[in-house]
Amino acid sequence: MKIVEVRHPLIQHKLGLMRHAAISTREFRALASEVAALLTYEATKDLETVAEEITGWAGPLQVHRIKGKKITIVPILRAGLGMLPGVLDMIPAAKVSVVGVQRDEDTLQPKTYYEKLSGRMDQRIALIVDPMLATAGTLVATVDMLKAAGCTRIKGLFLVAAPEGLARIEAAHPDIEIYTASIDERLNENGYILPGLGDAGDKIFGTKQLPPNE
Ligand SMILES: O=P(O)(O)OC[C@H]1O[C@H](OP(=O)(O)OP(=O)(O)O)[C@H](O)[C@@H]1O
Ligand SMILES: O=c1cc[nH]c(=O)[nH]1
Ligand SMILES: [Mg+2]
Repeated sequence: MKIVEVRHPLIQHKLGLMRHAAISTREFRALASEVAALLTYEATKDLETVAEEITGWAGPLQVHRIKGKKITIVPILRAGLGMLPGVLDMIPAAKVSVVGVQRDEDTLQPKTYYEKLSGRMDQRIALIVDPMLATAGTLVATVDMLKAAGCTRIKGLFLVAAPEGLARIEAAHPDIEIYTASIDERLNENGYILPGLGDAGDKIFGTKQLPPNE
């Protein structure tokens, strides 16, 4: 299975900023999008191009454009929405297939509650975006859904991935590709990634539950 930990200095720097406990919603959201753009750059490195003749300012010349399969971005609700702007900055013409999968906080089992895919999924490259790949229950459910719709070329972009989740997705769907800014150490007893980022959805949307009177 192709697993790429993208250790570019810009990505490492931005991810380091995201790990600060006291980061604001505004900063976290901006950085999630910026890292997503850089991961997109890496994940699309192998797209095929085709030559075409155009008329340039100084006469005819050959340029290259992306060939064949069109891209659909697949943000997993809700935290995946935090990466969507950065991916769209890189691929403004992409279609977007929104998927809702929620991890049960007690059982850690994924529950699918929404699915609105682009047309002709069999002809598209799917770029799944979600900040966290933890147990991989959410990712396995999403890939199952995309394959059921006919999609055969699937890549996943994550800010942070846990070794346990990578092993699980490799066992279930070895044909997909994973791009992540970091492969972290492990999961804790609650299924959170260590050192990780904490609850990425809460940080992107500012929904952290505070104790009374705080
Ligand atoms: O690999 P897993 O163990 O399945 O966990 C990862 C999932 O958990 C988080 O979402 P969550 O379900 O908390 O929803 P949210 O986006 O609304 O925060 C995260 O964004 C992933 O989707
Ligand atoms: O560490 C984790 C695991 C799942 N979801 C998160 O937001 N963070
Ligand atoms: Mg969450």
